[in-house]
Amino acid sequence: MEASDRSGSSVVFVFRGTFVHSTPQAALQILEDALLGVDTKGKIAFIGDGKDLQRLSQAFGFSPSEVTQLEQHEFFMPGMVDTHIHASQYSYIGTALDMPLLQWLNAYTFPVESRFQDLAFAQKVYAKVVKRTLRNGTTTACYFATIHTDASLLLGQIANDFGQRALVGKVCMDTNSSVKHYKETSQESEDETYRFIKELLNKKYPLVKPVVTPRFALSCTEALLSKLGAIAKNNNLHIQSHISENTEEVMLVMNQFPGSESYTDVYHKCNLLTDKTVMAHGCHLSDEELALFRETGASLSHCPNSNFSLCSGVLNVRNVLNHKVKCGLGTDVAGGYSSSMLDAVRKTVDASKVLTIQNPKHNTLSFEEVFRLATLGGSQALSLDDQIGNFEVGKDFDALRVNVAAPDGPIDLIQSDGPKVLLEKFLNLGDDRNIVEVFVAGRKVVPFASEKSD
Ligand SMILES: Nc1nc2[nH]cnc2c(=O)[nH]1
Ligand SMILES: [Zn+2]
Repeated sequence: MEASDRSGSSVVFVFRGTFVHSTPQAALQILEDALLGVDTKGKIAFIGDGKDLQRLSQAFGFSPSEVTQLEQHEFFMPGMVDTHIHASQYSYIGTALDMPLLQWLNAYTFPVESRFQDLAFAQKVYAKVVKRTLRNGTTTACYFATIHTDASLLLGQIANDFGQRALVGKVCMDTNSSVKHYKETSQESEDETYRFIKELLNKKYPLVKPVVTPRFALSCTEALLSKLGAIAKNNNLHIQSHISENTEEVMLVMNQFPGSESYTDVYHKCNLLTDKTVMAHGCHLSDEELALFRETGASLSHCPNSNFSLCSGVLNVRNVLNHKVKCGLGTDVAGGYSSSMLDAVRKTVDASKVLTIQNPKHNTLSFEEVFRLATLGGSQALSLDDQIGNFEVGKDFDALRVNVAAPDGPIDLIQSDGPKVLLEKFLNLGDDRNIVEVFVAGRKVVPFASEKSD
């Protein structure tokens, strides 16, 4: 355990108990009877051994009586990172899963998203999705909004108000033949992207940042994709989109962009693959395309609920990891019917087991590896791993206080299980009743401070 002396920054609270997290070297590291202190900036000031209480209390200027002791079946884990979620689609979550992707977009998604020019509707949906995901333990969310700039700004404001860390994208699309009124001209898309970025950055929200968001290659002309690549580059911004989700989409992309060697090449040519890019799905990427992801530093968001629900495909995450491509997990609401990252964890294991059923030589992902994907992996996928993802000194304290034996919770028959078993039970059986507190940048955001308007 490390305990670097950062005297000067005073410690505002200290917890003692079990901490579980991942490192690049270890999918699961368990720190029992650990002491973790958080400073005035919400950063982890120290993490050390409970036995060193006296020394740490002197070095960091806190009184041992102020330490909060976790209960027997409690532990802290890093907050979960949802690397791909459509906030606007929360309005119809849990429905409309009877079609493949492109038909689903035309029949359900575009008509609903077009309603977000109505700010009252946007306010209602966005407050619900931010609150629900926070309660479910999503401390960081990478959101798609819609093409509407003001509603997208509103999503940023709501995330800031509730204290969620978020990347927010105003969706760009200058091509849409099915729902004619739900698209922009290329000029509008460029101008409104500039306005969105400028106005969101001007708010100076500490945890909410803009992300350049071409919907996907089929919704954008090459000229728009190139413009967006340039905007991201000139302003050092994150980029998000979709790639290679289902085979019909891949075929149409190759028809629409005949000058490109692959779907990945379409984005690469437009400077959209950077080390701040996250692409959702990638179920049908070739090894050559994965090599291009690795070269550019772009990452993948694995969204297994959506991939099953829309019958899109099964991403081979093991192959992605073998190619050393950064990978996180996403709910992809509402293609995915659950807003919970715990569901994304379970479906990731299921998807890996499907591959093992098809090929017994497939090296199934372990629950520890999937735990890492949901936390540290997500932070890496969003290039935020210098700030969040695990309990390293100097990172922000984004954390879930989990009580596996929460009264009226979903988990029975817990006896003297060790922390590894408690984590496994929580990941497989737990829900928001087990997440008793959520911290983002050292601030307790769940339970909610007050019932804000929703
Ligand atoms: N799952 C999913 N895939 C997409 N590809 C383009 N748009 C979307 C979307 O909204 N959801
Ligand atoms: Zn999506």
